[in-house]
Amino acid sequence: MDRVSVSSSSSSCMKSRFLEPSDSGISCLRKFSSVSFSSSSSSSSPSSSNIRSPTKSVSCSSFSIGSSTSSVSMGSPGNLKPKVVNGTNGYVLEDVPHLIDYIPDLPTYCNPLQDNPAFSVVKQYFVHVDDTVPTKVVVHKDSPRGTHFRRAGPRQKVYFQSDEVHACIVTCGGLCPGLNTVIREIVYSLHYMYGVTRVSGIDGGYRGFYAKNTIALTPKNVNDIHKRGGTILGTSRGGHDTSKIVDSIQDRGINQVYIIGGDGTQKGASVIFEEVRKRGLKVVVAGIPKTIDNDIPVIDKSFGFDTAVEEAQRAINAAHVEAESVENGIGVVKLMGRYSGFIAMYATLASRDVDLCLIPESPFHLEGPGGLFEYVETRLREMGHMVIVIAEGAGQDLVAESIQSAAVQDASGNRLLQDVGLWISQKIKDYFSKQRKMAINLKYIDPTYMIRAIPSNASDNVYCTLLAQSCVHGAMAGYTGFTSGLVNGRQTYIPFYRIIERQNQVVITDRMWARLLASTNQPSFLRTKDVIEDKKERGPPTPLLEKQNSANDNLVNKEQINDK
Ligand SMILES: Nc1ncnc2c1ncn2[C@@H]1O[C@H](COP(=O)(O)OP(=O)(O)OP(=O)(O)O)[C@@H](O)[C@H]1O
Ligand SMILES: O=P(O)(O)OC[C@H]1O[C@](O)(CO)[C@@H](O)[C@@H]1O
Ligand SMILES: [Mg+2]
Repeated sequence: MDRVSVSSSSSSCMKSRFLEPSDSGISCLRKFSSVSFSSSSSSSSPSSSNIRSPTKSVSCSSFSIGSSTSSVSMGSPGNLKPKVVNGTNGYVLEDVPHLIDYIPDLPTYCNPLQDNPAFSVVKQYFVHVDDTVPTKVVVHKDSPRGTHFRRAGPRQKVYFQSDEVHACIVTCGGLCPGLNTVIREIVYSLHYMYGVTRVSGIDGGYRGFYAKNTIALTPKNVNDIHKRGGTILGTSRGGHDTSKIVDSIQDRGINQVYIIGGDGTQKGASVIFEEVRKRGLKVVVAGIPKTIDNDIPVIDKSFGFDTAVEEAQRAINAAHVEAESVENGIGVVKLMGRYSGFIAMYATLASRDVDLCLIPESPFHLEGPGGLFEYVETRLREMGHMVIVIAEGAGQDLVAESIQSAAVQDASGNRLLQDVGLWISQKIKDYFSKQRKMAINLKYIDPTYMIRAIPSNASDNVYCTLLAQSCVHGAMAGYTGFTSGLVNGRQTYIPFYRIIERQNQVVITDRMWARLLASTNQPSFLRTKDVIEDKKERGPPTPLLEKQNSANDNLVNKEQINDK
């Protein structure tokens, strides 16, 4: 082990059958050839009221890692760098921060779950400290092992006593099915697993921290909120004022902050974490990724996405019924997807009634050979009807060319879009009436808000529950600056910087989009020139492993997500 000092003392925490081989937090580190670890030589000694010393004697002894001149990657405030652990055969752990990275010698306590009848019977319920989850699952025999994230779940030792915790929950950004389920499950997990009774809801997104009163959340008052769409806490865009938010956290004595929201929200969470850390507060900042657009990278998918895709089927079905009931019927359905077309792509693949799916990532053209008009006409002649699904962010450049209007942003700085559904409907009508003198019957359905304002379906409910529980386990274990997320089917803790570094988008030269094209039989609209340029950018297709070997893990992750 490389310059990491560890002090530990024996723990009487666990009954022997729950003891894990190396749950002292030590042995795992010894295995790694180089360890970038957090320094605790912080100059900001924790002086705030959020930092408490143990108030009662505990049966398990505390252990601490750090206090060293390690090859530090995350250390004193202002020196925030990724915490990366390199192992053998190209193994990389992109670890998440921990409170002890900047507050040394924090006491630990036995996890109360060990006495919980539901869990004490489960063998190996506690997660082994060495457990990590690979981002690469398609490998060759000589592939490097690649990037891993810390496996989520309960730890033997926690860094908070039950009566010490004051948690808060905030929801930000647009609505998404499952928000209430996540809120409910955070409250339930804190209460029933960890005996935490003080949970406050922040009213109306980030600005609620400093502009509104909080709402006390109890198992009783959140009991059936999962049956409702929306968020009982309210949400908003804009209004992120880091220092006011952290002042409010400090003033209220909050020490666990659960932040549910999309890419913008996670960026906000990341700066809150940095500020908390700079101030040396014993405050965990944990994110749960929420986005109907599925535009958050690294994770398998975001909660509520399945529900939205399912709900979109109803609109597509209606469009299909309308279209096939008349001569030359065309049904146009606009779905959400500002920058990423995942909802449109999956709704199309699920439905099988869609003949043309248009997404922001795939440019298209209307006129001429290989254009949209030509395809629509062919389809009408062959089938007598057709269904078009269009993501709201698709073709915005074309709309902007024909409708001169200034680019407008919402309060969070997101581009406000023109109604591409209306625009394309009008374009198709004009083409057939003016240029082709052909009668068509077009119906435009806009269910955009309907697919996100509903309660989550069964599978999203399960997913929301696991995300919330994982997040609570991580916070109680002292991890911070992380987002809970599913990676290759496993719950993980992902450092904020990986979640916010880019947006997840459909890669139109990867398998999933090709599958869609094969299913709809629509033109790809890709001109040879675009393919050549894309190939130049991405390099030759064969050396998949070389790409994976390369330092450019972003590209690899992006490909794996799109290439399942
Ligand atoms: N770069 C940033 N730094 C700090 N706060 C941010 C940043 N970007 C966005 N936020 C804040 O995060 C909140 C939500 O952002 P946004 O409206 O973009 O939604 P989102 O979380 O991306 O969700 P979605 O796009 O799925 O609706 C807003 O209150 C906004 O002020
Ligand atoms: O109208 P609002 O609430 O700002 O949200 C619209 C946007 O939010 C999203 O649903 C993302 O949450 C986008 O698909 C959409 O463009
Ligand atoms: Mg967003």
